[in-house]
Amino acid sequence: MTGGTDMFEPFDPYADRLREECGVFGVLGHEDASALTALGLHALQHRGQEAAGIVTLDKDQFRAERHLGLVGDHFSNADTISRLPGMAAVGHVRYSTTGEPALRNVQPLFAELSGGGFAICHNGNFTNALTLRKQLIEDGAICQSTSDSEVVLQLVARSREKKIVDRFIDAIRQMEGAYALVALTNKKLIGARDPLGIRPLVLGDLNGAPILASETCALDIIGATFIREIENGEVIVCTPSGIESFFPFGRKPARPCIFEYIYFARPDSIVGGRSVYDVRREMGRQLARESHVDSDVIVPVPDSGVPAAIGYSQESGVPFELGIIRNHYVGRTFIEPTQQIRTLGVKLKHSANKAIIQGKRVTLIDDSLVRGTTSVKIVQMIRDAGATEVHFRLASPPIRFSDYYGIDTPVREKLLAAKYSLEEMRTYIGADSLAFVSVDGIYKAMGYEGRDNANPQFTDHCFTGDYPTPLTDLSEDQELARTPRLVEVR
Ligand SMILES: O=P(O)(O)OC[C@H]1O[C@H](OP(=O)(O)OP(=O)(O)O)[C@H](O)[C@@H]1O
Ligand SMILES: NC(=O)CC[C@H](N)C(=O)O
Ligand SMILES: [Mg+2]
Repeated sequence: MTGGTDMFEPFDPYADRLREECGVFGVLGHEDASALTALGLHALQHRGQEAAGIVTLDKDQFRAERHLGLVGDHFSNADTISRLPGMAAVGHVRYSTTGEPALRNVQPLFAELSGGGFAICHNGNFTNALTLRKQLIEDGAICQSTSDSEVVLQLVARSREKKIVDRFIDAIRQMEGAYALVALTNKKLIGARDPLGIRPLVLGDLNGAPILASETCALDIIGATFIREIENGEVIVCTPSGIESFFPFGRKPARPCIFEYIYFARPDSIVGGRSVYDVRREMGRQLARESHVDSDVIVPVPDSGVPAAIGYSQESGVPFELGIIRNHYVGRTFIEPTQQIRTLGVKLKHSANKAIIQGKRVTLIDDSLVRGTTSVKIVQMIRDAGATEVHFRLASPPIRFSDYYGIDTPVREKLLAAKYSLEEMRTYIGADSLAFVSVDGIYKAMGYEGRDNANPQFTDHCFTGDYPTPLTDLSEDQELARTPRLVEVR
C-alpha cells in the first residue's frame, strides 16, 4: 500500500506543522545572572528555535543581546556572557506566533519608561493584541515590532497607575489569551500567568536567588531547587527583600494546556505536579487499551513519540524496538537546498533501522498527527525497509482545531483531521490501520475518570474546539495588521 496523497492534494514535504512555543527565564540577585540565563534557555531550547535573547541589569544599567538562531550559537561563549554583567537577567527563546521571525520581534522586548527600564519576555499568544495594537497606533503609539507581546509594554507605558507593579497589572488586565510573562525592572523580577494558567511558569531558588522559568528542566540544569508553580492568574514580584504575590483576577479554576503534556514540555520536566514522561507513557498505555492491533514490534517515531511507545509496549506486551533512528544533527529548521534534495524528505531526520523492520508487522507510535507530513513519509519508509504490515497509533486525539495560545499550528484547513475522516486519513498516510487515543483517554492517562465536560480540567481546544477565552482578533479583519510594513534585510 502506498501513501494516498495524490487522492487529495499534492504532497508538500515542507508543510508546516505543529511548532514549538517559547521559553522564558529570569533570575534576580546572582552574580552569574547572564550565564545562568543562557543555561536555562539552553534547557528550554525545545520550546523555540527561531531566536534567543538576554537582558541583564547591572546596577541601573540594562544590557541587551538578541539574536536569530539557537542559544548555543550565540550565548555559549565567555565573551558574550562578559558583555552581559549584572545581578539580574531575563531571557527568551522564541518560536513566533504573532509577528514575523525578524530581529525586531526577538525578546526580551525593552522599553524606557518614565520610572526606568522595563524588559519583558512572553510565552503564549494574546488573542486581542492586534485589536489593541490598532487602537494604540491610532492613538499615536509608535510600535517598534509586530509582536503581540509589545502591546503589554505599550500598555504599561501608558498606564496612569504610579507603581510599576500596578502599571503591569493594569496592562495585563486588558489582555486576553495565554501568557507566562517574566519582566525585569530596575529593582524587581516580575512573573505572571494568565487567569487560566494556559502556559506554564515555575518558581525556583538558587542559593537564595529566585528563578522563574517555563519548565523545571531549566531549574535542573543550573542546580536550582523547585519551589512551586506560579498559579493561574498570579502575579509574583521578587525583590531583594522577598517575594510577594497578587491575584488581580480573583481565584478561578485553572485550565492549563494539555498539549504541554502531549508534545511541548521536555519529558524530564514536572508540569502541574506530574512527570511529563510518566504522563506520556500512560497515554501510550491507554492507547494500547483502546486500540491494540496485533504486530511483532512497537516502533516509536522519535523524538516525542518515544515515551508513549514504551507505555504501549508495556501494556500490550509487544516488544519495543528502535526501528527508526533519528539524526540529532538536523535542526527543525534545516533548509534543503534543491528540489532533488527536498524529495529525500524525512530521511534527513529519520531513517529506518532495517535489521529491526524487515519481515515484521510494525506498529508505529507517535504523539500527534498534525498535517500528516511526518506520518506519510515514515509509513513509506517503513514499508521500503521490508515491513509486512504498518499500523499507526497516535497518543493524542485527532487535532481538528487551530491553536491561538502560543502553539503555531497551521490554519484549520491544513489540519489533516479537520479535513478528513479516520478512513481518509488512513488512506492518506498509507497505513494498514490507524487509531487515535480518545479525548477521555488522555484524561484517564492524567489520573481522571474522563473529561469533566462541565468544568474541563485542561484546555484541549485543539481536539474539542472548546476555546476557553475570547478570540477577539479572529472576529475582526486583522489581515492588514498581520502584514509587516518593514522587512528587515539584515
Ligand atoms: O503530522 P505532522 O504535520 O508531520 O506533525 C506531527 C509531527 O510533528 C511533531 O514532531 P516534530 O518533528 O516537530 O518534533 P520531535 O522530533 O520532537 O518529535 C510530532 O511529534 C509529530 O511527529
Ligand atoms: N510561541 C510563543 O510563545 C510566542 C510568543 C509571542 N506571541 C511571539 O510571537 O513572540
Ligand atoms: Mg515528532
